[in-house]
Amino acid sequence: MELIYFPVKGRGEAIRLMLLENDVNYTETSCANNWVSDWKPKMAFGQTPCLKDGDLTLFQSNAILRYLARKYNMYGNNDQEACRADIVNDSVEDLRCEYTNLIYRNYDAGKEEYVKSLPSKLSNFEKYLKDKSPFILGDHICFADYNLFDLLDIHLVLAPSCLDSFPALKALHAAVGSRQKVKAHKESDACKAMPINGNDKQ
Ligand SMILES: N[C@@H](CCC(=O)N[C@@H](CS(=O)(=O)O)C(=O)NCC(=O)O)C(=O)O
Repeated sequence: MELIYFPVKGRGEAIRLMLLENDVNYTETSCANNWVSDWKPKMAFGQTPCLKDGDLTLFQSNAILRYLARKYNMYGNNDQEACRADIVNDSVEDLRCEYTNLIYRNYDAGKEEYVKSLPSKLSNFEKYLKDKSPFILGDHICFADYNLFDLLDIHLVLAPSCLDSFPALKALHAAVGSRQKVKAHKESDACKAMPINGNDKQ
């Protein structure tokens, strides 16, 4: 497989974690050089990440996550579990969009207000997840866990105490983060050197 993305964690990190966890032999290509002239026109919707798997070319980060989930049996054991995973993943997307807007459009003026409003947003996840642990589906991991893990991880950089009042979220973050391949990746020099976002904000 080939992941084409910018050299940032961003919307690529959850995809990288799923590829690593499933021992997928993949290469990563940076589209940072000549993005507008060389790469953007090749992207169906003018944006990246893009994942190539043989003859299949995928766009949209959440479509890529769901493709990998179906391919590697990480979409729950039944329709009810798949629906729960979808609900959480779409909620992750909502907060990720708010985060991305802060980072790229309103960081200096908006950070204080964003951090102040964060508990009310995280409490929704906490309430929805607290009856199953440590993962979204209980004792087995699914694609949405990696996306939620990454979302929590980047918010811990922005607001280090943001999970202090949310034991279920703290447990999920620890459960995903302590998995051998995830831990090795997060501790790698390459991961540590990779910025979260494409500007100097985090
Ligand atoms: N809905 C898309 C959004 C993708 C997106 O916003 N990509 C950004 C890069 S990043 O924000 O994910 O890091 C991009 O291609 N930006 C370049 C451009 O829009 O020209 C997805 O989920 O993949």
